[in-house]
Amino acid sequence: MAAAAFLGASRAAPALLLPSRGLPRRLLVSAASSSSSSGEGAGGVVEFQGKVGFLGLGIMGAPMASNLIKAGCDVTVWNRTKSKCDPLLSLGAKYEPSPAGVASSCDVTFAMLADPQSAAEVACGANGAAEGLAPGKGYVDVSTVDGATSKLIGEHITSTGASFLEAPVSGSKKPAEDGLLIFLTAGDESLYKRVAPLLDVMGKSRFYLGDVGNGAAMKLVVNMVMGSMMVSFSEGLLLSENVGLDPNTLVEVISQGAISAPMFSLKGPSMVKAAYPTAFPLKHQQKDLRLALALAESVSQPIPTVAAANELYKAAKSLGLADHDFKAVIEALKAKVENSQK
Ligand SMILES: NC(=O)C1=CN([C@@H]2O[C@H](COP(=O)(O)OP(=O)(O)OC[C@H]3O[C@@H](n4cnc5c(N)ncnc54)[C@H](OP(=O)(O)O)[C@@H]3O)[C@@H](O)[C@H]2O)C=CC1
Ligand SMILES: O=CC(=O)O
Repeated sequence: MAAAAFLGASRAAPALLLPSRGLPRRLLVSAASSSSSSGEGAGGVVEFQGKVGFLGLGIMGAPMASNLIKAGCDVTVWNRTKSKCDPLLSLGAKYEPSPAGVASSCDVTFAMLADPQSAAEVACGANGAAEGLAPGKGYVDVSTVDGATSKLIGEHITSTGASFLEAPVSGSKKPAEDGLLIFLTAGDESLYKRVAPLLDVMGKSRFYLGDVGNGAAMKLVVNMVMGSMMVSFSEGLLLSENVGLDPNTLVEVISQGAISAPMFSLKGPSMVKAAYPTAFPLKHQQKDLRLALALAESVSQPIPTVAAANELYKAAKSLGLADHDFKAVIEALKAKVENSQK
């Protein structure tokens, strides 16, 4: 495109313009909510003008980039392991052999990398995105990293004259596939407004949280709650079984009460069967707990439940479960139970 497809319609009928959640969407998005922190969208139609780059095509990056292509965007991709670009190229994406190449050929570049180290390397390292950036361009880092790393990346990016937005996401593989992510953004507000149509293709809501670091902090707080919930749930499943109850019944009981959560209903049945196909890799959940512990330390707040949960994820990693879904943390608990019974 230079511009993504615009399914024109008048401002008089905004309801018709809202994206259909869970269905492939063309790029037609409301702009009026772009400076709001509510995450709700409504208002007039805007069109994204420009080429979009995407760096990092793992579990999350691939479906996010794919949704942009399906929405009509002109997308250029790069991934460290080149073969992961192939499905995107089949959908119509272009390829550049380095992050710098992507950034220089695109107006806005998204990055979805594993951790702080890879996010910094891809943005600021040799042949990194910063080498291809210039005034007028934008860089949006959607990886989950700590605030200090995000600030470092942001400073490097803005020193080129380009603008920077951090925008980690809440939501896993399926929400990424369905375009139902929640964006937790912070940084350059005009870049936020500019990329809002793209965020609305990939997500169901977006929050603008102010200065760089706030999006990262919000994401880490959310994920530390999630990681601890998963450990508590694992303990419950195992205890129910050990006292002679059917853990499937526990999943059903929980689903009907005040502590019902989609995560328990979605992941419980496979945990009972000890099946852990990966949506959110356990190594990334442990990384998030590690970063959340450092965040809490920075304001001298104890988070003892998270600290205990982190130890269990570390134990799971040492059992070889790093690349399994994070629900495999229950295996570390089983190992502890076995050891205590010896
Ligand atoms: N999966 C999930 O449910 C969610 C994940 N997240 C967060 O999103 C980010 C990505 O997650 P996800 O897609 O699951 O992770 P994956 O492990 O599937 O993908 C990681 C990506 O980072 C790349 N990468 C890793 N190390 C380097 C490096 N040194 N240099 C260049 N590229 C590198 C990988 O490249 P290669 O293919 O070559 O290995 C791959 O593209 C993480 O920060 C995670 O915490 C956020 C919300 C949900
Ligand atoms: O970061 C993981 C998620 O499910 O959100």
